[in-house]
Amino acid sequence: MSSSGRNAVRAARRVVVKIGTNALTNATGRFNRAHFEALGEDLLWAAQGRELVVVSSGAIALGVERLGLPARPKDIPGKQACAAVGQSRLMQAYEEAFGKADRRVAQVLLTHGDVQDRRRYLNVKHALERLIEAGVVPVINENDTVSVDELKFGDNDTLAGLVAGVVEADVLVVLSDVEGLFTADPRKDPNARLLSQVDAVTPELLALAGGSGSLVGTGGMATKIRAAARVTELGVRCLITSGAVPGRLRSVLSGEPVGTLFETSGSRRSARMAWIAHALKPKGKLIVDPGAREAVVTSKRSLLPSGIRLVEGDFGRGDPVDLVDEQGQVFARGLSSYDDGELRKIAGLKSADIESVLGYRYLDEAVHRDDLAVL
Ligand SMILES: Nc1ncnc2c1ncn2[C@@H]1O[C@H](COP(=O)(O)OP(=O)(O)O)[C@@H](O)[C@H]1O
Ligand SMILES: N[C@@H](CCC(=O)OP(=O)(O)O)C(=O)O
Repeated sequence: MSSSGRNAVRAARRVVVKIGTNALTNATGRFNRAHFEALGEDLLWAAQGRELVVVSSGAIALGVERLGLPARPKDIPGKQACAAVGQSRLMQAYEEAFGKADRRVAQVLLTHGDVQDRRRYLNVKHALERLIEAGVVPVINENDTVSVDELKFGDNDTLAGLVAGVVEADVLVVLSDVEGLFTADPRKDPNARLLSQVDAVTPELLALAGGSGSLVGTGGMATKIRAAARVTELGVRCLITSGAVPGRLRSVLSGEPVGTLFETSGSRRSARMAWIAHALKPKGKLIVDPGAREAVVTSKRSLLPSGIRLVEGDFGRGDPVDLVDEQGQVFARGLSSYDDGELRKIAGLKSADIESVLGYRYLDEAVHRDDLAVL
């Protein structure tokens, strides 16, 4: 195992720590105060000499407890109500933990809509940068009370991955209730083995990951691995480890070989390409022929209307669309140069024919290379 990655983690200046519901609650889903105190000490330690951003789950679980409900509600308004009640308790806990060393925290609640539009994405970035500059620890969560369905990130692993990209962190630490990524779900398989380092996220690796083994967690290991895959592409190392063991965060940030380290990948995406690939939710699909797939994936070319077989969805110019091959596999995401109605008319045609069919022409490309991220 290479130690360079661990050394880089030890040297990290800007760190995003994601704290899952499982790391904050006990087996019955109640807030574990004694445990949180230990975690708070670890976070304070981590914030010394580093720029720290926290992405914290727990609002719904704390709301369930505060409202005295027997279980986590399954309906959306029930979850929204719990999140509203629990979020203020959650912040109170962080205020107290960081207040011990007179450190300031700031509540930042995001919805997916806040990063869908490039201008709003940059607004989020600028606000976070200013907070960090001022020595404040942003404590970020999804705005569960107002975000439903298509507005949702859905789980905080995805949100934390996005935040790590937005603030250009050196490391993303994901604190859960397991020591890291195992060869199988350790709750179910006693022979499961911890993987200390992952150099590339392959489909086989994703297959190791099950959903959440608990009643309170949301994404399980799969969303954590996907988040790791996304951030490592951006040059951000990712570590998954247990938040249930006091001192784990310190060990990780001291470069000790605990948890699972996801190493950065060789090729890096630009911030804009990462935004296209990961921050956007597609509004439509362009099903393309094998030649067009080859041109986009292998030759790194634009998608021309001639390669489009079928257009699905309702989207405008500049909206995100998925590029899908004839087997149904999504292989790229980009911003469409035309709306769906226009693309339906020019699909399969040569660029030279666009003007005679539409009566005008914006670009020769349906999705320009500069607006296209291969996944
Ligand atoms: N291959 C695996 N390695 C480790 N944990 C796994 C794996 N597959 C599934 N899991 C489950 O993922 C859970 C952690 O995810 P989750 O419950 O969403 O927690 P969190 O609240 O920290 O996000 C673990 O408790 C474990 O049961
Ligand atoms: N935003 C939600 C948590 C969503 C989530 O992903 O939870 P988890 O899998 O515990 O990190 C909350 O605060 O309850």
